[in-house]
Amino acid sequence: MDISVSFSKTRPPPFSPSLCRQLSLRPNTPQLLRFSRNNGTFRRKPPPTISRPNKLAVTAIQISNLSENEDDFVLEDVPHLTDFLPNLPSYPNPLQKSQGYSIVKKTFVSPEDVVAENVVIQKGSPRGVHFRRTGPREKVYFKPEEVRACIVTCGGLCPGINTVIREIVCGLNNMYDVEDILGIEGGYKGFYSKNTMMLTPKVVNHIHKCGGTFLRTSRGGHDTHKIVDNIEDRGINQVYIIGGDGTHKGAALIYEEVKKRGLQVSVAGIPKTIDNDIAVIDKSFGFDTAVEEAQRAINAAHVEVESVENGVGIVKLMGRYSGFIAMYATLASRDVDCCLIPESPFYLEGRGGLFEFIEQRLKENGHLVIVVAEGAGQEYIAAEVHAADKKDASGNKLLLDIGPWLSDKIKDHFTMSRKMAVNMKYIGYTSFCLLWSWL
Ligand SMILES: Nc1ncnc2c1ncn2[C@@H]1O[C@H](COP(=O)(O)OP(=O)(O)O)[C@@H](O)[C@H]1O
Ligand SMILES: O=P(O)(O)OC[C@H]1O[C@](O)(COP(=O)(O)O)[C@@H](O)[C@@H]1O
Repeated sequence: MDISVSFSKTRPPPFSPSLCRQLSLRPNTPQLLRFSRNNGTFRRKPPPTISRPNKLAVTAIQISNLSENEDDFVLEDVPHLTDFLPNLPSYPNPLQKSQGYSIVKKTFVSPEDVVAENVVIQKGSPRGVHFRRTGPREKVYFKPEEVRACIVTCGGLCPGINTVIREIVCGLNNMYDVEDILGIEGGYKGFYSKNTMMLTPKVVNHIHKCGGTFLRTSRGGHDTHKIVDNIEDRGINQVYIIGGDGTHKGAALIYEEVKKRGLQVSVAGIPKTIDNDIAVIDKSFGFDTAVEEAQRAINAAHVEVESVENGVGIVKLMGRYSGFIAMYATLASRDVDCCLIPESPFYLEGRGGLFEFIEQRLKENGHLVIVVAEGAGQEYIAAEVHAADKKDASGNKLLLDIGPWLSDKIKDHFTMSRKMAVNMKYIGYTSFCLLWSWL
């Protein structure tokens, strides 16, 4: 997805000086920057494409399979129960008679609906990758009274998880007449190490007002066989899994095992990332809250540095591999002079470097605010710190802390090399936004 960004006339572009140079942007002039969102964590590397003779492939195929037809239409599809249970009976969607759901033409998503990855294409160029559209179908493959659903939340937190849990429970119950819904506690390992809890609309009525996850979460502990044994033993036939890319790798393994055992069990993944770095979907839940909460940190830094001589404020925001929170917070704020993100390398010394930019802004304006996404500049710290390659319980690399490192570097450079006193103000990681519950 492309995001067009316009800068005001009065402020320099809030991106790193080196990024400006790469893009031939001149500070202090209105600019238009095209930023390509191309490293979504849920995007899979395309395997070799499979030719398909039909115009629009509608048969569900394996996850990560690609189908391509003669006019370069590529469908990257998700698997369906009928792939391995072809004779499954289907039933009219209960929504058809639901009072809370008005039945109008095109209420249901056609099985042939797809969403294009690229909005802009040229005449004669390949039509590119497409994904199956989600939404209610006219037919379903479960009778409501036979459904035993479960919900599990795994991996990192994100604002809005409780709202999603509540909507699944209320949607299943009020719209699909499902009454048997279990909560799995504490992530994947909860399947085999904890008791379940019954989830009803009443139980989840107020949870959207709280942050975190009502079902609790964990990292590590994904044991496919134990999880699927447990699903079988409990008679669960719909599994709703809320989590990030690690969680979805685990969900894909659960699906494979379910398929191997020939179970009539649907596995649905609900993508959770505070970073909004998933291609195709409009926005990931939690992102807006993170950007909004970041304003408080940026405002605080701005107030501090404006009140002193040569004030330099650094605000570190979330973003391991993507700078969307930092970039959107920067653009929303208008108080940020420079934004450092993992996608755009920067350097400190010399022409076009960060130090030169800071000095220029201090001369012009007497203070500046830098926003840095936590994944930016990792290569510099790693080169200096020689830290052990530490990982969390799920195997994710733990980041080195860019905030204090950058703060020290700036202070040392100006006080020692430039003999200039600077007033540093550092505001760290804004994980407090995770405590909030709105979307
Ligand atoms: N490659 C994988 N295969 C199976 N399970 C995985 C894999 N990667 C992560 N998981 C499991 O998914 C859960 C969440 O993963 P994690 O990376 O911590 O968070 P996130 O889903 O937010 O990326 C953990 O229980 C972890 O064991
Ligand atoms: O401190 P933790 O729990 O590892 O999480 C922090 C990091 O997780 C991320 O939010 C990504 O996780 P999600 O995509 O699962 O939300 C990073 O951008 C963030 O900085």
